[in-house]
Amino acid sequence: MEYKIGTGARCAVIGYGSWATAIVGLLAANGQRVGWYVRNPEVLESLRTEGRNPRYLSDLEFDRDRIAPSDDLDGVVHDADIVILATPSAYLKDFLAPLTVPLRDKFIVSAIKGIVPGDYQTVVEYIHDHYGLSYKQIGLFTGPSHAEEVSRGKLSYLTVVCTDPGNAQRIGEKFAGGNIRLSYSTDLYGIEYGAILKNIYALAVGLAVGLGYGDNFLAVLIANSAGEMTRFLEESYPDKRDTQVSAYLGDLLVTCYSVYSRNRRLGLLIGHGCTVKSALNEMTMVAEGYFAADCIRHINARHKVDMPIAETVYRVLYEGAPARRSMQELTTKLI
Ligand SMILES: NC(=O)C1=CN([C@@H]2O[C@H](COP(=O)(O)OP(=O)(O)OC[C@H]3O[C@@H](n4cnc5c(N)ncnc54)[C@H](OP(=O)(O)O)[C@@H]3O)[C@@H](O)[C@H]2O)C=CC1
Ligand SMILES: O=C(CO)COP(=O)(O)O
Repeated sequence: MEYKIGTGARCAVIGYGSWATAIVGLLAANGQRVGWYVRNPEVLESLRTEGRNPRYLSDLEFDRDRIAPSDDLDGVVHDADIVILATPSAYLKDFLAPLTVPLRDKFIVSAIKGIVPGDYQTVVEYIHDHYGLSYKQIGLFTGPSHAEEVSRGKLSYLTVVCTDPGNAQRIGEKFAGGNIRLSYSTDLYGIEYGAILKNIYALAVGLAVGLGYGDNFLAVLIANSAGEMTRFLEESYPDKRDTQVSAYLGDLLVTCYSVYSRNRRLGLLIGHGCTVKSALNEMTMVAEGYFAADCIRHINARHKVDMPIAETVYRVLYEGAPARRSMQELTTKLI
């Protein structure tokens, strides 16, 4: 089914973590009134009375006339044309469980960088299969984009991905302005999987830093990660794509070196000697790479791509392989 987003399309955001909050900030700054599904009563109350999310990016103050926070998922979705999903992938099904309003006349944008656990599907694949939506009415909002920087107005280049470039432009217009620059792509498969894989590689980098490896080795690890990502995309879904651009390589780089990266931090804690369980307990935000390491291994059983870095992360996280020895073994497989 063809789907054309209209000029006056209304947006709604599902989720109230840091990325959802930053996204609402961008949309609201562009003068739009944004529907916002917030199921946490404390967050909802604070948004309504003070215009702030007390749990995530609490410095960001919203113009209350431009946000419509609500715990009525059906109402929020009903009133929107573009529904932006911004929950961690692990909780997406849980967030969408109360939905009874059909999605067939909506355009869904995933801002999520993860796989739906249990289903072993990306968010795009999951929405397509479970809600019967055409790939023509599903898009991505992605790129190197730590919420902390986006919300503080730091220059950021983001990418909108849709099979129809006209729809991508319409979505992009909602975010453009200020310090946001936009790129466009039609590579739904490659950009979504690339964003999932980079979380696993950032975890590997965190591990290496925690174990005491230096910048020379980190450069090798990241270069090999970029190669592994490209290999996975080319072998699992060949297409004409340039994985050197920001939505693939840029996102890998920022997640590997940024102090804001949750995936890098999880790896760092384990590299410093925490058990996986205690490192996960220590995290105050979600590291998607933890779930992705298991899901990608499952998916790659089909494709059989050589992925030594993702495999190392999997063994450390899920099989109790010692981090130091695993990283040492990995060093013999890199070029
Ligand atoms: N943060 C960023 O810079 C960016 C994030 N993304 C992607 O956006 C998605 C959302 O991430 P982000 O906003 O950062 O996540 P956060 O860690 O900031 O927020 C987590 C959200 O998930 C909820 N949550 C946490 N644990 C549970 C649980 N056990 N059950 C149900 N809900 C839970 C939290 O609710 P509560 O507070 O009530 O626990 C909160 O709403 C991810 O896919 C991420 O990769 C993409 C680009 C940038
Ligand atoms: O996707 C991100 C930056 O582009 C966020 O990465 P982390 O989840 O590791 O913080």
